[in-house]
Amino acid sequence: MLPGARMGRLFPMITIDRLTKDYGSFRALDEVSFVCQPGRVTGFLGPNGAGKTTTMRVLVGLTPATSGSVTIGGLDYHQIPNPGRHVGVLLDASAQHAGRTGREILGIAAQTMGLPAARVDQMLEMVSLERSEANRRLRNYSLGMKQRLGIAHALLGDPSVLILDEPANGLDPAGIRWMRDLLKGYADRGGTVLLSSHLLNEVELIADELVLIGHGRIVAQGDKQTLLASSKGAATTLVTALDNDALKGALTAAGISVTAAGAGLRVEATPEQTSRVALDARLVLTDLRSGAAGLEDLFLDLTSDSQRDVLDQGASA
Ligand SMILES: Nc1ncnc2c1ncn2[C@@H]1O[C@H](COP(=O)(O)OP(=O)(O)OP(=O)(O)O)[C@@H](O)[C@H]1O
Repeated sequence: MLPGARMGRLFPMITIDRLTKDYGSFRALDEVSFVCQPGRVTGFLGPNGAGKTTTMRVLVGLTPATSGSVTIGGLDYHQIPNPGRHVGVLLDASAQHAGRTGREILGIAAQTMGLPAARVDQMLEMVSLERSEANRRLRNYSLGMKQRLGIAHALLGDPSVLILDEPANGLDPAGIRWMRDLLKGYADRGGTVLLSSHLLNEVELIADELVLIGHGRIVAQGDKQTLLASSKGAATTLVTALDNDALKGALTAAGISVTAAGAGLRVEATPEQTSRVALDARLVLTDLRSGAAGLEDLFLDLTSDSQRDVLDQGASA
């Protein structure tokens, strides 16, 4: 069943339009615009202090915007009736009452949302919190357990939109894989997911869409495949041949730049172009792969100016 289908009212789309947030004279967000579509996981990436949490806090009405608009299904968060039934939020997994047990925290939320108590057990099972763990007080939870509880809390009301700030934080590798499968399944059923993370490789695996923010400004956004394909290094190839010198000669003769790289060569051409030159020269390749920059390179590339700004500010402070 579609996430949120029982409520069936809110169209699960997040729209952020020229969002600006000033803290005094400091501009934390500068005309930030992007949308999150149903059926897609949107990864929100940026270095520390870039503005991810601030954007999410404005989105769920915890921080007022200075200007611009932020809507979910065309509504301000505060206009959404019984919002937990439409929008699942995990901003700070430690923000719950430390003296309550996990089960109590979910139980109170279920009551507030008008949900049957059985939903609590369902959610605890879904996030693999065992009975003894659910009956422990939050102050005795590990960070990973808090994140699992936070995800259970976000999903409790069967919402059609999920807004998660660093949900993988504190999860072990198995936990990260579990979360990835969970969110992918949720989006595949038509849900909308906005998640922020510093774990670039994780986001590369899970997200369909990417929004990169640096120093309060969006520096790139779009479909993950398109962004990666257009990133620096997309048309380079790492290749190794039985006879690297001969391959280097053939590539150079074809007007393609080549440099030594490890046991092989880095070639300024696509893998297809490279292998065609090798084929024409009747050379045997032992390794051929795209030298396309991963998301990490793209991220560092796109945010280097904003990171330098931050460092410069720190140095002159
Ligand atoms: N209440 C506040 N008062 C003043 N400045 C703030 C406040 N909240 C956030 N900021 C500043 O706004 C900027 C954006 O912070 P934000 O927490 O949104 O970044 P972030 O991308 O979530 O970073 P991180 O990944 O480190 O949490 C930072 O420079 C931060 O210091």
